[in-house]
Amino acid sequence: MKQVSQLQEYGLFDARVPRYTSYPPANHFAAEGISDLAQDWIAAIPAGCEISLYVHVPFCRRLCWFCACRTQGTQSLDPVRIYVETLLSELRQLRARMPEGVRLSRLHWGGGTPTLLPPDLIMQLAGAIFDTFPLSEQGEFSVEIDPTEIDAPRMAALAAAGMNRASIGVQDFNPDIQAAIGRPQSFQVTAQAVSMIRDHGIESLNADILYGLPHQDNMRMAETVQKLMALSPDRVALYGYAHVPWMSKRQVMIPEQHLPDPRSRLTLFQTARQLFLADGFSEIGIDHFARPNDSLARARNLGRLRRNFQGYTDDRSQILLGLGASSISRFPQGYAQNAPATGAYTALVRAGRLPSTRGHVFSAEDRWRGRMIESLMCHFHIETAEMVRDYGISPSQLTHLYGPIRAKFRNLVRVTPHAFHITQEGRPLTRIIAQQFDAYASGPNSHSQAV
Ligand SMILES: C=Cc1c2[nH]c(c1C)Cc1[nH]c(c(CCC(=O)O)c1C)Cc1[nH]c(c(C)c1CCC(=O)O)Cc1[nH]c(c(C)c1C=C)C2
Ligand SMILES: C[C@H]1O[C@@H](n2cnc3c(N)ncnc32)[C@H](O)[C@@H]1O
Ligand code: MET
Ligand code: SF4
Repeated sequence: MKQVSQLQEYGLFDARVPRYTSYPPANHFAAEGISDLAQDWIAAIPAGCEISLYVHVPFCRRLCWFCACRTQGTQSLDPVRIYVETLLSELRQLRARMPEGVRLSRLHWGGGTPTLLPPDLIMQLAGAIFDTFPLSEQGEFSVEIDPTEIDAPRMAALAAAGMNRASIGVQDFNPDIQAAIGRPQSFQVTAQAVSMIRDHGIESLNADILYGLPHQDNMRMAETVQKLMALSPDRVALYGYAHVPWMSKRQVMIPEQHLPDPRSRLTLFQTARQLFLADGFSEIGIDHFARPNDSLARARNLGRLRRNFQGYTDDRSQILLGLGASSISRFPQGYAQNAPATGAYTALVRAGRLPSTRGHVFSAEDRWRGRMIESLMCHFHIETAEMVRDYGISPSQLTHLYGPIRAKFRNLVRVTPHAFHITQEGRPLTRIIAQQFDAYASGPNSHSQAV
């Protein structure tokens, strides 16, 4: 209880803070000249290098009420076919602007629901991507799979196309909670999807679950975690439900009076966390768990964990290209985000233009602040030697920067000559402590709750 009141004192239960999947966060992107800049950045990609590619599929047959992802409902495949044509066209235009010999270290299909694509579109899209950018030898091709939106032919097509990692959306197994969030999905349907994935020899399976949903209590949380562990995922993402109805209109369907309060959210997270740790999972960053031999756990142990728009990754590419509506690309020079609305995105691609409409050019300060925030989100510390070596920051500048933060957060952080640490007790405050390093954070904002 002492810990809870201390966390309250630091604003854990009322803070709204970014999730820091980028720095600056995407709401600070601006439109100024981004299309020309992105063009230069694409042309400057070194020949023969390895990059990552994210492909966004912004369609779902059902729209779950809790969901804050950029997606639209459709009952017909017509818009999906048109969209895939547009993706292929964007891909050709990218290729024409890029140097030779670029390969993919990672290909990720997300959404929305990529498994909405019928087998012929899966093969066509994957074929075109790999013809353009071959997957490197150790390359990973991962797909977000909705267990209610997959069948044997689509799974076979994904496997034949080269998918070697899968991620399933579970959210929660309790039928009352599923009813309250507009996402019915029986345990049997999820289990069937998992066996299909395993039958195809997919070596790595991730599952997403949420804490902070309406009607959730510790008992139900524990049941969901136990059911999930029975399916033996290699990784689990345990996200805090972000209730942002001003951003995601369908969330007005969520019964707010049944949402757990912030203190309950903390115990829900801790309940799930204890069970994962007891089962032998390693804790990865603020909201992931992985089997100790999983590559994410190994990357964490080697200090090589990174944070990008998909959350945590062990990918070491310097360049992440985002294909499709609303996708964000990261270049060594800055970020570029495609037009968020499918219509606007399609119109730009058809006009032969790069569809980026917003972005951000890194300043020298953005780079070191961004690295500090990433390091805190991944490893809960900032290494002095790295900041001196890679960013030319002097130890006395660091002392100056850390001083007020240490004074404010006392025992929740620790400063030594070698590093700035967030202590174990301070971990629930990681996003809030990271925000101390964010030069763009000021005034009221529209981010989700910190816990
Ligand atoms: C794949 C699903 C999700 C992605 N982001 C979210 C989900 C569920 C949730 C989310 N992302 C943002 C917020 C708002 C506030 C916050 O918690 O910080 C929420 C609830 C931030 C965000 N993500 C994107 C934008 C443009 C913003 C707003 C600016 C910001 O706060 O950083 C873009 C974006 N996020 C996701 C995708 C797929 C995507 C665009 C391609 C993932
Ligand atoms: C891609 C993953 O994003 C998560 N997701 C979708 N909507 C939200 C939200 N409002 N808050 C937190 N996580 C969310 C789901 O767990 C999904 O599986
Ligand atoms: N749409 C899929 C699902 O809900 C993938 C996760 S949500 C983007 O299961
Ligand atoms: S959770 Fe997945 S299936 Fe549900 S609306 Fe969001 S993207 Fe679509």
